[in-house]
Amino acid sequence: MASDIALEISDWSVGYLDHPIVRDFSAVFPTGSVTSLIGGNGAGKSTLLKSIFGLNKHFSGKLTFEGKSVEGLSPAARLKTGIGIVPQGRCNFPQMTVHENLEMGAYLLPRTRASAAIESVTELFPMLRRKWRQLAGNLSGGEQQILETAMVLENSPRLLLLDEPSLGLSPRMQSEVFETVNSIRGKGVTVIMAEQNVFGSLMISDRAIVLELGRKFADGPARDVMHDPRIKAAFLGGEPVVETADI
Ligand SMILES: Nc1ncnc2c1ncn2[C@@H]1O[C@H](COP(=O)(O)OP(=O)(O)OP(=O)(O)O)[C@@H](O)[C@H]1O
Repeated sequence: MASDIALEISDWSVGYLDHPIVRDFSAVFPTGSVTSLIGGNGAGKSTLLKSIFGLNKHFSGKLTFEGKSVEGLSPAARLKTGIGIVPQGRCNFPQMTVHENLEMGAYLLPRTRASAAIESVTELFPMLRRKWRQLAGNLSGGEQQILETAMVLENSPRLLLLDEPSLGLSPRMQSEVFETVNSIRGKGVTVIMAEQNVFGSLMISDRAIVLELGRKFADGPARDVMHDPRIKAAFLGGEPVVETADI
């Protein structure tokens, strides 16, 4: 039976080497919710997302996914358990074709499910089919971001962590990414995303959490945070265009 709570983070302190970056962070994420993580450069957004997937150093605190403690699991085990992350930046296998990358993304799946998973993400992102035999390293930054997202979605994560999914994309492709996130949430997937397009991200989020210097500064319904004068002044100087996608 699906749990009402996808993720619970309690008294979480994480960072690198001997240095916690995010400190004493606690939050509960209901199943199917979309949360925007907002904060200035270096606020700790990526560090927090990576820590949920086990990619950096855990100092203290508890992480519970669908009622089970996961802070001791490896990233691969977290992926198998239903957590997926699309990190910031370009693709991992630039010398392989789009098709080969998609096969890599489905590596942990049984053979029978792998081809269905590849089929399903190419339906979601038709661009991948068009660039099927192209080397991933020759795709544009935005296309590589879409490829990376597709590779994670192949594993049908129930919790999806997105680090700057629209970074480097044209306004039209940004809209496509946000529309995709919206449709993913419609399938009951819980999403937590850090985004530089704060307006676009808040528009499709239920909730926003603002980080400042590694600590939670504000947490509330996206609509309220969007109208908070402090947040507006700091992050919403200009409102990016959100248009209907058609690529
Ligand atoms: N691998 C690392 N080793 C040591 N320190 C790191 C590492 N990665 C990030 N940091 C530090 O952690 C702090 C938070 O960085 P983080 O990338 O989490 O911020 P952010 O909010 O995602 O910023 P941005 O919006 O600029 O990506 C920064 O001071 C950064 O220098």
